[in-house]
Amino acid sequence: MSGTLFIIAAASGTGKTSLVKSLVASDARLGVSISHTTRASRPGEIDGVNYHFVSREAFLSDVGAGQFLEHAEVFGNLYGTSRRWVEDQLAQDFDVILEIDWQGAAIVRDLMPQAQSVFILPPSLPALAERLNGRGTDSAEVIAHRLSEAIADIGHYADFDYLVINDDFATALADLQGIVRAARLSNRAQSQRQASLIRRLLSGG
Ligand SMILES: Nc1ncnc2c1ncn2[C@@H]1O[C@H](COP(=O)(O)OP(=O)(O)OP(=O)(O)O)[C@@H](O)[C@H]1O
Ligand SMILES: Nc1nc2c(ncn2[C@@H]2O[C@H](COP(=O)(O)O)[C@@H](O)[C@H]2O)c(=O)[nH]1
Repeated sequence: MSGTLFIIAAASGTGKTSLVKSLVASDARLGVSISHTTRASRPGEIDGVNYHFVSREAFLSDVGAGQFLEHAEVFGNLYGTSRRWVEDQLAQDFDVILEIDWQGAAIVRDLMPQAQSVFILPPSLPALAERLNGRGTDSAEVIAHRLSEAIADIGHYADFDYLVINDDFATALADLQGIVRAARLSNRAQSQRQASLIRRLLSGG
């Protein structure tokens, strides 16, 4: 048996963390991987909840030990997904979301082609800037850096299975819930779980 793996990516500030939080809160079978990062924590972020905040040395040592399913440098910081956590969750039949950038998405897609990937688009670039500024967590310099990468990030949209526009939050959340539901229905393991029902129906019972 195996759960379904979802990859969710977007330009910084699009709203993916907010959407994923609501998605996971609405679905007991869905968990989000907590990445390791060398980025400094933002006010309100908690180690082990938002991220595992680690030093660059510790991160690189974990890379050497093969602990990451994927890792990448994004906006000057290192980010990585714990291989063991993801494999354990999937093996226990839980569905897993990876909220990662397009580089990590490409690596995971190669390793696990059955993963379902979603790219989230902002309604406009001014709205993206407004969201990053409105979040109030990053310096003007960090925001400018992230916005300067936004068009290049968005340019990777075609590598993903689904596109969701995060204009109205509730609509975007409903779209994601629909994608999760559809992926579950087409999951091979799900079909195997239903094998006894299929056998019964085909035998006329
Ligand atoms: N549909 C929406 N309409 C307006 N504001 C939104 C919407 N979705 C999210 N936001 C707001 O935009 C800001 C950025 O959202 P969030 O932190 O979830 O983005 P992100 O894509 O995870 O960014 P990053 O990659 O930088 O972490 C937050 O203040 C959030 O409340
Ligand atoms: N390749 C990976 N990218 C990751 C991972 N965790 C987060 N991210 C991406 O980094 C940027 C910046 O995130 P922020 O929290 O500093 O705003 C964003 O695109 C995330 O999706 C990871 O494990 N691997």
